Amino acid sequence: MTVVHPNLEQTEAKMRARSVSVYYGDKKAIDDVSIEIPSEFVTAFIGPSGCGKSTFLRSLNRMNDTIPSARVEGTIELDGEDIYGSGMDVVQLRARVGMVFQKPNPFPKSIYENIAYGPKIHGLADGKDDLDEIVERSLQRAGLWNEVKDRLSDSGTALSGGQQQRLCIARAIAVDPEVILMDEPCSALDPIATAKIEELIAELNGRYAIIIVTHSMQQAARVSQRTAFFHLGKMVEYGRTSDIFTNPIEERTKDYITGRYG
Ligand SMILES: Nc1ncnc2c1ncn2[C@@H]1O[C@H](COP(=O)(O)OP(=O)(O)OP(=O)(O)O)[C@@H](O)[C@H]1O
Repeated sequence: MTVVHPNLEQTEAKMRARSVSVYYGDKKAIDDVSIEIPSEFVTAFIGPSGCGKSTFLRSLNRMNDTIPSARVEGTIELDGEDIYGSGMDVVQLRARVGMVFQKPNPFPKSIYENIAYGPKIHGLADGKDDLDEIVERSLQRAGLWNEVKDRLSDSGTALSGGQQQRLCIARAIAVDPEVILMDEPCSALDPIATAKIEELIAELNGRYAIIIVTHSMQQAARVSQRTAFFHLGKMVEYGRTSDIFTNPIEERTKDYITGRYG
């Protein structure tokens, strides 16, 4: 059972997981996790290595479908709709619930094409001018426009690591997502690039529901308003970030945030 902090105010849930377990073959990596993800906050998933944070994150946009041995039990809803239901179009789902990975992974295409690709395949642009506007707006929102506006035809892979990660965030934004999942988005970045991504998360907060997996408790404390602590496949404790870090209820959470393991 997850301990949910009693003073957590009710907010509108963008996503809702109920009794979710995830298996790789016979191995249970996530055990009976239930959580409501609010629409207007950043939620951080923290916990020691191997506790299942990434596995659970990937179940929220069916990224685990790409792993043959992976199996999800329980229900996960987006705006009340079962994302594992037969009516769910997975391509649409992954546009609505975008993802940013640990290692920036721009397409080996131009900066422009990296952003334009999604809106094109999803039919979101009404002609070239509209597409140009989406590209500019997405890069602006991702805080990258000024750095790349004169080199849109350069390859996305020629950018610095931090710029590539902002490009990947711009790419996720371009298809107008409702939720953005970030799996340790700063782990391959230096402190300055990390600070820029954290500033960007603060700017995007409120516009999208954001979930970030992070190994850094400082980062979770800086960027999130809600924190869930995972341990050995279970979600141990969930609450306001300030409460999780200053008034943890469970011993395992206390041990983790005081650095006793992890
Ligand atoms: N593709 C896979 N096939 C089999 N087992 C996997 C796979 N991916 C993850 N696991 C196992 O599932 C468990 C949870 O892994 P997961 O990567 O979700 O944890 P995590 O908390 O995100 O770890 P980290 O912080 O180190 O990234 C681990 O025991 C891991 O070995």
